[in-house]
Amino acid sequence: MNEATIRPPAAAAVEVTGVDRIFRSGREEVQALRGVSVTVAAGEFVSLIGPSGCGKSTLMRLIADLDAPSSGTINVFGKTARQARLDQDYGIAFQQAGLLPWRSVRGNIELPLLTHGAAAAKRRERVDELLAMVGLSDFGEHYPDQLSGGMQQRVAIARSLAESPKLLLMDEPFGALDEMTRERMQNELIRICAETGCAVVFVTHSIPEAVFLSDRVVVMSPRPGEIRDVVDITLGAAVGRGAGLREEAVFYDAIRLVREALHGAEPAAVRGAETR
Ligand SMILES: Nc1ncnc2c1ncn2[C@@H]1O[C@H](COP(=O)(O)OP(=O)(O)OP(=O)(O)O)[C@@H](O)[C@H]1O
Repeated sequence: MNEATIRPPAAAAVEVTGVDRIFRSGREEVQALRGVSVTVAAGEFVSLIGPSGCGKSTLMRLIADLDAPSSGTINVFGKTARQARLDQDYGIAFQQAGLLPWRSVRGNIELPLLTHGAAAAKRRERVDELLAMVGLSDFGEHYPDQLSGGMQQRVAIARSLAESPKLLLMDEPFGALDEMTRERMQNELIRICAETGCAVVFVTHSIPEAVFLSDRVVVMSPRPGEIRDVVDITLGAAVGRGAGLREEAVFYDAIRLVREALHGAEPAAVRGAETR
């Protein structure tokens, strides 16, 4: 083989290997995660689902370098989690919107663009685009405390998308939204991912939401959180990922697979689902 044709494989967006996280306070110990390994390929959409307290947010915080594992390693695009955070390699939209109260909606959304030195005209144009996308065009000059929880969440989502990142870390980003807005945002997210090829790690409590959005759904066990199953969401060539998917039989089949995995019905191999 010609040397020029040998290329190293593209780094995975996220690579979590053998991660434990034990919280200690005094003599109390809480093992939140045990032996978690999961890889998210570049451009792949992976959801984490599992019972309350199983460690989904803990895992997200570790990937975002907001916390450190007790053991195991985490790489983001082949870098340490810390380096990836310093390089701002991803957008984050977490449960709490985390907006800066002293900046307007516009000022919050443009923050990542500002840190990367985008010119004023370019920032204005991009923020207008993002405001329209999340349905907040009339609220650019408002301040976070003048908005509802759902609206604040949409501002946080717009901010996470500002730089069209190659990776989005989203922890229940749509939890506070009404059903109609939630579906619209899901459709938008699918469109954005298709357009930009970004990978997403997405925490949700909703099985239909996980199935609608994901290439794979990682099912976690109750605490200590372990990976119980990984369900491939294969839709078949005839069915595209888009708003119409919610009406398709394959959508309901996939929901059943994830539900069974969550409740531990039958061995994964029987259902053709992947177990890691
Ligand atoms: N800083 C901390 N100190 C001590 N225990 C913690 C800390 N953070 C999380 N935990 C514990 O770790 C476990 C996992 O919490 P985590 O928030 O990751 O769960 P989750 O799956 O995201 O839950 P939910 O679905 O309810 O949001 C819980 O038992 C929680 O109490």
